[in-house]
Amino acid sequence: MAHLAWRLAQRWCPSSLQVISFPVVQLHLNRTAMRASQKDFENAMNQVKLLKKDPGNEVKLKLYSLYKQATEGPCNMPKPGVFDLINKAKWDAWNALGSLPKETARQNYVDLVSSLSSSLESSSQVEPGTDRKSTGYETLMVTSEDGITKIMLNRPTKKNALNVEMYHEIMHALKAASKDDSAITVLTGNGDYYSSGNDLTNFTDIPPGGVEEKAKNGAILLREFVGCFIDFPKPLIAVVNGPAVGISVTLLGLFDAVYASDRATFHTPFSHLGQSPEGCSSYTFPKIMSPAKATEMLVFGKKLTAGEACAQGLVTEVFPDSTFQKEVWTRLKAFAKLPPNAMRISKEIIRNREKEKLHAVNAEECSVLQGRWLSDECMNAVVNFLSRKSKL
Ligand SMILES: CCCCCCCCCCC/C=C/C(=O)SCCNC(=O)CCNC(=O)[C@H](O)C(C)(C)COP(=O)(O)OP(=O)(O)OC[C@H]1O[C@@H](n2cnc3c(N)ncnc32)[C@H](O)[C@@H]1OP(=O)(O)O
Repeated sequence: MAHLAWRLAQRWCPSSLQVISFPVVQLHLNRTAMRASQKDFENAMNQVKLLKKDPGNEVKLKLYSLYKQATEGPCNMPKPGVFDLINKAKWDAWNALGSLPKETARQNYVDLVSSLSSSLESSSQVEPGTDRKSTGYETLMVTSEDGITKIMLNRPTKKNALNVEMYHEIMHALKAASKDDSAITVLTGNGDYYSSGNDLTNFTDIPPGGVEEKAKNGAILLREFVGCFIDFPKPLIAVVNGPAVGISVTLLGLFDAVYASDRATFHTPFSHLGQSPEGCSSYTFPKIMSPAKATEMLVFGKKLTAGEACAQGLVTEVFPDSTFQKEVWTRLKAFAKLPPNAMRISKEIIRNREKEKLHAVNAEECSVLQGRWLSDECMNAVVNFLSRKSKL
């Protein structure tokens, strides 16, 4: 399935362009004259359609705004409403160009396309093999060996952000792992991040029922998703290979052990995003680290290093990044040789008396969050990220 951002970008591309074939090299020659002709401009528009790789939202907004400025001049559209996320991001980008002359916008557009044509054709953003589908999953790599089922988040170019498909696939993989013959289950990330949390583009695909329906469905999905972690019957281990954000952090309170690279950080910027805690963290974090420390993380968005998270009890042990994988997997393979039924029963006795409480907490958190998703605070934060005005 094509990624949403790319689909959005295609919507942003001007639709009435003529297709004129024009070699890239000629664009480079024309750039030296520093005055793009109408023909250069049309060829650049055509070149955009031929790009093989998604250039990213920021670039796509830039292309859109320069195109509009070059063809229509300064922004002349009424400002879209705050819930109209896509049009608002486009409006912001165009409006930001102010009174830039049409000719300059045209030149900038041609230059930008020219630079994209050369950089995106020659460099691959994806590490070799990282897009490999191991078991029919689009967003995960799931393997089972040595008594360990490993569920690896596999959107490294998006810092393993959780899109809706990934939420569903993780639930599916957990259900399968709970029934397979492995002794333990591991969640980890591919690439430099463990996970950047909820994919903020999840907020953009508004159904006919509007944002209220979207928020309601989001809350149902989240409740079911977190429920799978609460009910998971075997030892569940997080191998936190790099920075973790949002829901990928809060869920750690439901894991049985958390091993982290010293490169990992733990960040829950819910207030910054106009949101509120989930993953049962409003209950597990105060118990794990004290109410005040939990408040620093969940309310004030304090980012912890791996060492700090270990000192607070959220992380079980920290390893130097250089030996992280080797040390952790040696240890996990030894754990996986222990009698599986004994491990399962011991987990049950540690966790079961809390289960009902955790499900109740989960339901309450999802209901509160459903309301937050409809707030201006949340909408503005999402728009700011999508239009690249802010990052964590
Ligand atoms: C009503 C709707 C309901 C929907 C369904 C909801 C389901 C349950 C929701 C559960 C609630 C969860 C809450 C959270 O998890 S809150 C945390 C959300 N995460 C963030 O705010 C992180 C945002 N990302 C960043 O700030 C930075 O990307 C980051 C610091 C993580 C990395 O910065 P860096 O400069 O190193 O890298 P880039 O920004 O260039 O990132 C590379 C590409 O990856 C894309 N990316 C990264 N993270 C996300 C993300 N969380 N959402 C969407 N996209 C993400 C980034 O855009 C880059 O993409 P491009 O190359 O295309 O530009």
